[in-house]
Amino acid sequence: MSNVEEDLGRRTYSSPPCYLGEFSYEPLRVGDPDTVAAWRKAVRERLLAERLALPVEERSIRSARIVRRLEQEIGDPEGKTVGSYWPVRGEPDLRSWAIGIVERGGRLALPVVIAKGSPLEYRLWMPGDPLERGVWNILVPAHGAAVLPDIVVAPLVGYDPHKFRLGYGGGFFDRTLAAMPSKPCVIGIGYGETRIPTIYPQPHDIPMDLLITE
Ligand SMILES: Nc1nc2c(c(=O)[nH]1)N(C=O)[C@@H](CNc1ccc(C(=O)N[C@@H](CCC(=O)O)C(=O)O)cc1)CN2
Ligand SMILES: Nc1ncnc2c1ncn2[C@@H]1O[C@H](COP(=O)(O)OP(=O)(O)OP(=O)(O)O)[C@@H](O)[C@H]1O
Repeated sequence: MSNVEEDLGRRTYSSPPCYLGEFSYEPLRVGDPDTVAAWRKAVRERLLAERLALPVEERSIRSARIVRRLEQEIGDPEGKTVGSYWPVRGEPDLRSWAIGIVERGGRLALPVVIAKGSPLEYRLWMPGDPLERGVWNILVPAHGAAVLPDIVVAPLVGYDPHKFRLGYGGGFFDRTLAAMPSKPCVIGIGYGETRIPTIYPQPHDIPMDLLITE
């Protein structure tokens, strides 16, 4: 609890010397986008360092658990277009599951950064199709057709109890969802301990429909 929160808490039990305690101070604290951006940058760095400190075997055990939960949630992928991701920086590795979607009659798409400040493009991809290195050396389909996924599986750096997602700070997922003509089902994927009390949601932040951790 911060000093401000403690102060306000105490004032509800004794006669307040002024009515400050009756103001909602939360919007004041989070209203400044620069303050929120600086706070997010620091939290991202901490969460990413903790994630990379997890042993590789531990990450793969957790990825397998996440895959089991995804199977339960998504079920039969036939006829569905699923946007997944090529893992980087210790993200849960869902590649075998994603390839299974194609084998079971669904379509798999991967995100491509077209330009900073622009929405992502989801391109169809099947095993064997050429991949090339995009932003941050992430592998992306070299040629696949651009599609609108029915389900977007989005890796996260952190999340809060209201299903808001903290990513790498490019604003790509929020921009992509905002630009889509119809909103897909968005499933956030991450490790349990990256939960934080709030990301201090801003007007552009779009909550996820479902959150899956190990
Ligand atoms: N595996 C995977 N692929 C993915 C994503 C992802 O989260 N995971 N993305 C999900 O969006 C997109 C890539 N996201 C990116 C987000 C930020 C930056 C970036 O350059 N960040 C700046 C900091 C930005 C800032 O703080 O202003 C940097 O690191 O210097 C690059 C790619 C598409 N592909
Ligand atoms: N729909 C949008 N339109 C314009 N700017 C946006 C939009 N969504 C996000 N942004 C901007 O992008 C920047 C980064 O946003 P944010 O901190 O939410 O990124 P993130 O969700 O962590 O990143 P990513 O989705 O790339 O992993 C912010 O400056 C924000 O204003």
